[in-house]
Amino acid sequence: MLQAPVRFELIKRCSQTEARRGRLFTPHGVIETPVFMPVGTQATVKTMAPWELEELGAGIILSNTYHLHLRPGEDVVARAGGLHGFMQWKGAVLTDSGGFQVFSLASLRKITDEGVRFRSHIDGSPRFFSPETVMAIENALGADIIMQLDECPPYGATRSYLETSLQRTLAWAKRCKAAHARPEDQALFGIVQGGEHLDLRRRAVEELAELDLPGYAIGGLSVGEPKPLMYEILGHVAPLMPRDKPRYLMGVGSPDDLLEGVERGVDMFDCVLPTRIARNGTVFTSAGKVVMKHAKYREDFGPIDPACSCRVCRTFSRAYIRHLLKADEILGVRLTTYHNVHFLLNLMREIRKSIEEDRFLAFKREFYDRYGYTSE
Ligand SMILES: CNc1nc2cc3c(=O)[nH]c(N)nc3c(CCN)c2[nH]1
Ligand SMILES: [Zn+2]
Repeated sequence: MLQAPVRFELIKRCSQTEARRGRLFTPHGVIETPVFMPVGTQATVKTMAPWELEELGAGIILSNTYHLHLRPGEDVVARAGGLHGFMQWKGAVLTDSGGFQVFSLASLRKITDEGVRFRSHIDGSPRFFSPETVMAIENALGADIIMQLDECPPYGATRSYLETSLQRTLAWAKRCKAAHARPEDQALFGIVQGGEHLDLRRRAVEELAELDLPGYAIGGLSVGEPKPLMYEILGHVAPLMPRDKPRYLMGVGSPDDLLEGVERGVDMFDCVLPTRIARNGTVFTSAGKVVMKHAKYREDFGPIDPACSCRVCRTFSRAYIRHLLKADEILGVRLTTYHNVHFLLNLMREIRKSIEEDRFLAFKREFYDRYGYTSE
């Protein structure tokens, strides 16, 4: 059996919840879990240089197969030394497989058991993703963790649609495993689908577990469903997943989602939220979100967050950052992004520490009291 490229080690379990503290050994470093993964869709976490991500302690970032296949093309990235060489990023990388992006970005999509036909959102050129073509792209991009091609059904899909879609995604998982050319240095993760039907989710977990993959994701969530429903599904599905393998909740999330996900046994998260809201001037703070362009910060010479230790909060005032944002100065969104990424990475550090000291629930309550439990 090939030495798995990614190995997961459970360090400590919370005595009151499903929360767990782990360690993910990858070819590009050890990732402490639970972990938040900043999203770098087009081989860059928008506005941030790799050394800034490094100084913030980011261990792993995401990139997207769909986008990089369309531009610049996986052949260019491969010749640059894969994503790590192209981006000059020393940490780990995870690539999503493109299924989700095809449905959120491409046009004229047609999905069959064979794969999904679509037209590029950039130039309208006809494209085709199948488990085999996606594995070839992800093998060329060279990420440490690669996702199977899956279908993320829309929220509210009928049960019969969900059943058909799940069968397809499970068949695609097997085809991805068979087509994966670099299992010795790229870990293929399966994706659990099934909507809000726990019997379908259970079937997905059982069939994927038989493939003995190095890790598993929970897909099909954070697609518009009410948060309580997401949390309920999570509460049932995460504990069903192999205990000794990492559990990755795709596309999540805001501070409260991270806490609720950790409580239910999730180890890995990714979300565009911190970088996306930063670009329109909204920042996370320990007392809740702050809209920096608001007039009330015009002469506020304090930091974004007095409780934040990041370099932005130690250097600049809200008044200055508000001015930059109002004046459309690029430094403005760089500073809000830097702070927001620090905020989530720091939250995960505090969560990991609270699990180590077996006081996760107390930490969560303290965080909500200051943050004000609000939906994101
Ligand atoms: C923002 N909400 C969200 N839900 C997702 C579900 C899937 C999902 O079910 N499958 C895949 N492959 N990706 C997903 C993503 C993209 C994660 N970067 C999701 N994002
Ligand atoms: Zn800060």
